[in-house]
Amino acid sequence: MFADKDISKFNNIETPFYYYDTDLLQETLHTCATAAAPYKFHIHYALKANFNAVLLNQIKEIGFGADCVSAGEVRRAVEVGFDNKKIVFAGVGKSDKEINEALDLDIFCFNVESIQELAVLNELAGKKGKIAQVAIRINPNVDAHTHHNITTGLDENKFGINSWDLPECAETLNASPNLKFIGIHFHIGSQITNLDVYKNLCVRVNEFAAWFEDKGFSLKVLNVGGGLGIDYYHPDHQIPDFKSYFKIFNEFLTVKPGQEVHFELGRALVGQSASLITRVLYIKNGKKKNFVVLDAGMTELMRPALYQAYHKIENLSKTPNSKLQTPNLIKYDIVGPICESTDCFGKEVEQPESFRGDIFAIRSAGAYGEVMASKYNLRDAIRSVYSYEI
Ligand SMILES: Cc1ncc(COP(=O)(O)O)c(C=O)c1O
Ligand SMILES: N[C@@H](CCCC[NH3+])C(=O)O
Repeated sequence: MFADKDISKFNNIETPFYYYDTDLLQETLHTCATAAAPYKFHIHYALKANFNAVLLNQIKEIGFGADCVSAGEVRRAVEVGFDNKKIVFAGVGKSDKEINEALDLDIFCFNVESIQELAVLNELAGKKGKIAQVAIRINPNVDAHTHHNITTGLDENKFGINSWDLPECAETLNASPNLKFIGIHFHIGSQITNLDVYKNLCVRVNEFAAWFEDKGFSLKVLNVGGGLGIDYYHPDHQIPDFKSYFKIFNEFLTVKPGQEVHFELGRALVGQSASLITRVLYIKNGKKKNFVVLDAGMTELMRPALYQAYHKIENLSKTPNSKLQTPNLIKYDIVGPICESTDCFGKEVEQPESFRGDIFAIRSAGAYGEVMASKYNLRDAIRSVYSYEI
């Protein structure tokens, strides 16, 4: 990301900001599309990972659809120009207002997460004289082997319809004239790095598909969600292994003629394409600890504070790229300016001796970074800079 860049240009830009490498994003999207093509898999980009319009434009151009989790995201996808027939809307708590808006925008499919939601959607679609296409999000009770805060497919999670409720769900579908049942949907969690987990998911999807087919339903769509992780420890030149990922679904999923397999990838597509660029405000050398105080904090990148998530931290002013060489390595707690003790990007992180004014990069921040920023402490809105601008 920074290898062939004159990062001294960052010195003249007000920090903090997200720096997006749009070439890397393009390469990642292309690699994903090429890996999915032989199987004719359909890719929907999960906007929740990042709804920055510059990125969305690139993603739309490659032909992917959009996976949305609020009416705001559906609206954003439509505004950016995603084909509304490629927009899906999931979410455990869709409000009536949101459902109505998505009905008006004639999206491809509602991924429905409860039996009550089916009834509400049927009623609201009926009032508009519309037929809403639905997929049932099923909780498959498959362990994603990821951080417990970002696991979504276990019995204790709030997402999806549980297997023991499927008979009632089938009855409700049969009694809902304003719904067209087109498929089943799953999403077991995020930042999944053990691909074997997806084999287990495929086994469950096959079982659920057989169950619905036995009941006389035909399924056009098998939506297996997203969750493919990225390597936060090696952010350079790391495009996720889309080939191996799709190969698993090709091998383990039973796909009938005419059926479509849909994916909802977020992090894997955008995660490595951004860094949070921030400047050292102060160095505090204590008896027990040395602190680097940055001008970015948990308000700009919440993941470390929220999930104890690891992001690689680099002092760009001291990389081989820079004229300055400081071999002296020191362990720092790298903290932000926010009035919270959890406002910390990393503890005891070894860095070259750092000084006020040094530029730091917090890597792999393209997914769940800018979009999770907050105004806490009445912070300024975070800015974005794109590789084609500098
Ligand atoms: C329903 C659904 N689909 C897709 C995604 C995208 O996940 P990821 O960014 O891990 O690929 C999420 C987020 O976890 C989700 O909840
Ligand atoms: N926001 C999470 C991922 C949640 C994915 C959406 N269910 C993260 O930063 O890793």
